[in-house]
Amino acid sequence: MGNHLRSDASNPCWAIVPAAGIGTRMRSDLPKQYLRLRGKTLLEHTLERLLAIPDLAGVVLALSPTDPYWEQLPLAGNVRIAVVDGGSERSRSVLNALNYLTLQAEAEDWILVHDAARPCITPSAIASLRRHTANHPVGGILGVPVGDTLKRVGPRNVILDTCDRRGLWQAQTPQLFRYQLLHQCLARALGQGEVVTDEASAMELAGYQPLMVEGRTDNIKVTRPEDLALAEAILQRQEQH
Ligand SMILES: Nc1ccn([C@@H]2O[C@H](COP(=O)(O)OP(=O)(O)OP(=O)(O)O)[C@@H](O)[C@H]2O)c(=O)n1
Ligand SMILES: C[C@](O)(CO)[C@H](O)COP(=O)(O)O
Repeated sequence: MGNHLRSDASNPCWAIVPAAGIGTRMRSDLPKQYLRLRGKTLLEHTLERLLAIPDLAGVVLALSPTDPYWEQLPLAGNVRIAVVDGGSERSRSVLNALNYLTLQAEAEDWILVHDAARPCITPSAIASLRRHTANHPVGGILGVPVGDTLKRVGPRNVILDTCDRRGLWQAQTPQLFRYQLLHQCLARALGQGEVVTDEASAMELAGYQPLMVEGRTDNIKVTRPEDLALAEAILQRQEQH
């Protein structure tokens, strides 16, 4: 597996899918990426949408080294998907995938990192991110402006103050950056012991200013039990259009 991940296209796009989490907040017996909606696992929904990207060079999937579920899925036989070991944190799973691509990706190839837990991503949103970043010197991410009033909460759930939400956005994935720059910035941030919850923050720590591209609020990250019914409704509506 993995030796099919060659690409002859100029600056193609590789997808990295961090899928090595255990889904603590989901409180499920199964890691949430293997929960089924509309007859497929979240992971399958996500992978199918990424595999449909026209100039996709391949997918690098980061799984728990002890993941017993992946091999049971039909997609496990897909030669465009290479599997690497995930790490202790999402960022380390992504770094492992970037390390794997050292011999496959060119410096200027695009890397699109997308959470397995975001199965509702649409081709049009992916295309919008790619269109807006095509000539951007750094790259960018999908996100949405914060829609709720934000509170800072202290001990005993006492509200300390209200945050000025002007200019605040919720970051999503996909996050799209050039291979060499992302690899360097993420490796440096983790090497310096920084807490990195998304790829853009590693770029920011290095002094770069990624682009924020407005996406959709229905590109949800399935995190808690109540997210499942919402994701199912979104997927159903997408099937009908
Ligand atoms: N060590 C980790 C932790 C998370 N992820 C992946 O990163 C994505 C976003 O992370 P999150 O929603 O936090 O998933 P979990 O870490 O599984 O959830 P929790 O924090 O509730 O345990 C998920 O697709 C998850 O599988 C990963 O690849 N490696
Ligand atoms: C990458 C991400 O989806 C952007 O919002 C988010 O940071 C992942 O968060 P988590 O802490 O791994 O759930």
